[in-house]
Amino acid sequence: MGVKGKKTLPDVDLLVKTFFVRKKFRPDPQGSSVLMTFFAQHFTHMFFKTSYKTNAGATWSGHGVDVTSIYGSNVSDENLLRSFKDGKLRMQVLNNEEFPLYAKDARVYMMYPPGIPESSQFALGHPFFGLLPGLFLYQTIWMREHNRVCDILRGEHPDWDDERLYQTGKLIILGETIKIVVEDYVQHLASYYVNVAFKPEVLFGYPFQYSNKIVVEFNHLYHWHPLMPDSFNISGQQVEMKDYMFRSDLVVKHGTSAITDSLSRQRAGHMSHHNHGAVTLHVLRDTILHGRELRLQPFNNYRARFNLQPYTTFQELTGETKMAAELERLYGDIDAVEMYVGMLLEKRRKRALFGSTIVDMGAPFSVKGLLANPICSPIYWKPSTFGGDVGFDIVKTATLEKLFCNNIPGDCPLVSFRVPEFVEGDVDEGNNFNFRPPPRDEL
Ligand code: HEM
Repeated sequence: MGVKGKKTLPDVDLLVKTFFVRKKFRPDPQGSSVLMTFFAQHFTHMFFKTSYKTNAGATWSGHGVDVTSIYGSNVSDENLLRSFKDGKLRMQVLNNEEFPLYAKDARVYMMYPPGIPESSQFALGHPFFGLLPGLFLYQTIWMREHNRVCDILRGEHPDWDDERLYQTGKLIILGETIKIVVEDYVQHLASYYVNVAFKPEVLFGYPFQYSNKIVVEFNHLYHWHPLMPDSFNISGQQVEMKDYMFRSDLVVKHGTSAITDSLSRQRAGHMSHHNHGAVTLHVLRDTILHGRELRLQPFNNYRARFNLQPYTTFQELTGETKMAAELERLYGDIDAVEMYVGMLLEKRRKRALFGSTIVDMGAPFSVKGLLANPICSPIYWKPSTFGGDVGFDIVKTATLEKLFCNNIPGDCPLVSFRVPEFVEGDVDEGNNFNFRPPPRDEL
């Protein structure tokens, strides 16, 4: 910065207004569902934890996949969520289903704005997770899974005490998380024709550091707020964002089955320009400003650092001419475009949710973070870590669908990171992002 382009960076509000405000919802051309969106948010908030009050570069993260988003980020919070019986977490029955406790009954630190009724305030693993019912859904399902696993472990080891059951159950949940992230979530994001497999053994015998760091660039590139729609489908009824926020009680009222099914059938937004809904515009603005405060390198420098060809023209970056001309007017030089701005304006890579920079910068951070977890190391990747073959098998066979189906009463709903009606190319990206009519033989 300061070497190429204009002497001052573009006004942030002008950038937001020109390139990012959503005028019309632009659906994800890869058919991602909102169940996937909430998975992304729930999973990544266990390690993206900026201490905004300290500064935009400070973090309270443990720098890896540590399931703190489920159990709480310190022993004191964990203890408040534990029952101290049979290794299980404390749950309550509401509307014939098990849910986390109300915040008033397990006083972990939660961030609820004033005026939220007690019946919508729950005690969750992350202070922010009361924000959206989709996050509450994941928290509920994972807590039920922990307790289900503890029952299995107790059957295998009747002599084990609460502490041993709890800690082993937690390790199994950690293993299941990584398995599901690799084989369901990364598989979905990558859209590879081949199946991605979670096999820690492939690294055994090679020098590899089983430790991880979450860098701030990874955090910024994961600001995927355009994935969020403006309203949410609940069994066919649309609930506006403003009536959905801080409404965990909607999951209790409609039930985990109906909410899971509805989120699986609703299309997420395209992670791109002109697609930030009203409630996340301020986050976008902050992200750009934080990038400046931290003096992040320009977009093209990151491309070079990650062995990608830097763009030579604005048109090459955006794949069109209108925004390219605007960008050129504001930045003056392609090498001056900021990292996050460039990522959102970059043309989409074929069969991908994003442009190539998010994919090629994000993938190595993700793979390292997942495989460098201590449970993947030769010392821990064995049955005894997970309470024997039965526990190890739960980890090795975990899937997103099983996670939900094993923990939702009655028939299993649709559990999918992709909406069922998706067909390749069903969004007309060249024409205002309208859905294309189905091919004639399907009419
Ligand atoms: C309507 C939905 C959402 C709202 C209202 C929301 C709101 C926020 C807010 C208020 C912050 C703190 C930013 C700041 O203070 O500057 C934040 C941070 C963040 N959000 Fe979202 N968010 C939403 C959805 C998502 C989704 C779907 C993702 C995808 C993964 C995501 C990823 C992130 C990340 C990575 C951070 C940084 C967290 C940290 O470092 O502490 N958000 N979001």
